[in-house]
Amino acid sequence: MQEIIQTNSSRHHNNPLQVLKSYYQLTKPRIILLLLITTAAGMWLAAEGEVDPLLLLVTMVGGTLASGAANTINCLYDSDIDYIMERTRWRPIPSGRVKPRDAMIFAIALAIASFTLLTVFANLLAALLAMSGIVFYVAIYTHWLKRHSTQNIVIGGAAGAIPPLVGWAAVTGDLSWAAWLLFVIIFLWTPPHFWALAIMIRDEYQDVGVPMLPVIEGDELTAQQIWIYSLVLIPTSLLLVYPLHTSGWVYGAIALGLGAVFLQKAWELLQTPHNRDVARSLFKYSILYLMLLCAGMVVDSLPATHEMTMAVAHTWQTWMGVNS
Ligand code: HEM
Ligand SMILES: CC(C)=CCC/C(C)=C/CC/C(C)=C/COP(=O)(O)OP(=O)(O)O
Repeated sequence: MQEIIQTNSSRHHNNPLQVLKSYYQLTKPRIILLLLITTAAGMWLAAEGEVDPLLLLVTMVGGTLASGAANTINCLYDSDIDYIMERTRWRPIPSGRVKPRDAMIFAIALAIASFTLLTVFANLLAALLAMSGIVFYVAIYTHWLKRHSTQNIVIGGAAGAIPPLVGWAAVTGDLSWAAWLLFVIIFLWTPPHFWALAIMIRDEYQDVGVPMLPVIEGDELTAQQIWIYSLVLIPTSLLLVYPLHTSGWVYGAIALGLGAVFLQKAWELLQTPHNRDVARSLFKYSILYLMLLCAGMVVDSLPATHEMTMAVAHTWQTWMGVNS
C-alpha cells in the first residue's frame, strides 16, 4: 500500500503548486483559523475594543507560524498512526508527499520566524507564550499523553488554550485575570469538542491503540464527562461579565444563547451516547460556538457597542423616570 501511494504521489513531486499545497496541509490550516479567532478575541478585550491594525496583523501572522510549526511537528510525530487511520492516511507525510526531514526543517523555520516576528514587533512575552504553545502541544500532548492516558486531551488541551494569552500579551505586555479566564474557557471547551468527535471515530482510535476516553471507558462515561464539562463551561463563560466586568450584556446575551444550545446538544448526547449523528452535531456546533462566542466578545468590546448600550440605558432610565 505504502508503495502504491509513494508511486502515485511521486508524480506530483515536481509540481511546485502540489509541493506548496502539501506544506500548507502540514500546518492543519482550518484548525489555525479558529486558534486565530481566539487570539483576536484576546486582543480586542485587552485593547478595550481598539486594536492597532499593525499589531493585529503581526500577531495573526506570528500565531499562524507558531501553530503551523506545532501542527507540522505533530504530523511528523504521528505519521505512523496517521498512515493507518482512514481519516489521516492522505496527510502529506504518511502519503509520502513530504519527507520527514523536510517537514522538520519547515517546522523549525516557521517557529524561528514566529519567535522573531513576535519579539520584534509585539513583545517577548507574546513570543515566549507562542513558543510554550508549541512545546506543550508537542512534548506534553503529542509525545507524552496522547498515546498513554485517557486524560490526554484534558491536560494536552491546555496548549490550544494558549493563543488568547498570546493575543492579550501582544497588546498589554502582561496577563490579567480576564486573559486567564479566556484560557480556562477554551480549556473547558476542549473536552466536549474533542470527545464528541472521538465518539464518532472511536473505532479508528481503537485500531491504532490511542487510548481516547470512549475507547477505554465507553460512550456512556464519555457523554457524562462531556455533560459535566459543558455544565461548567457555560457559567464560566459568563464570568467575563460578572464579576470581571470585562464584557457587557451584549456578550452576556450571546454567551447565554450559544450556551443554551451547547447544553441542549450535550444533554441529547447524554441521553443517546451511542448516536454518532448526535455526537457529530455537537462536534460541529462546538466549533461554531467558539467562533461566535469570540465574535461576541469582539462586538461587545467595540466603542460603537458601548455607545449604543449607554444610549439604551439612558433611554430606559428616562422612560422609567417618566413613568414613576
Ligand atoms: C487537545 C485538544 C484538541 C484535540 C485533540 C482536537 C482534535 C481534533 C480533531 C482530531 C479534529 C478532526 C481533524 C481532522 O479531521 O483532520 C479536530 C477538528 C477541529 N478542531 Fe480540534 N482538537 C483540539 C483542540 C482544538 C482547539 C483548541 C481548536 C481551536 C481553538 C480546535 C479547532 C478545530 C477545528 C476548527 C476543527 C475542524 C477542522 C476542519 O474543519 O477540518 N481544536 N480537532
Ligand atoms: C500558541 C500555539 C502555537 C498553540 C498551538 C496549539 C495547537 C496547535 C493546538 C492544536 C490542538 C489540536 C488540533 C489537536 C489535535 O491533535 P491530534 O494529534 O489529536 O489530531 P489528529 O488526530 O487529527 O492528528
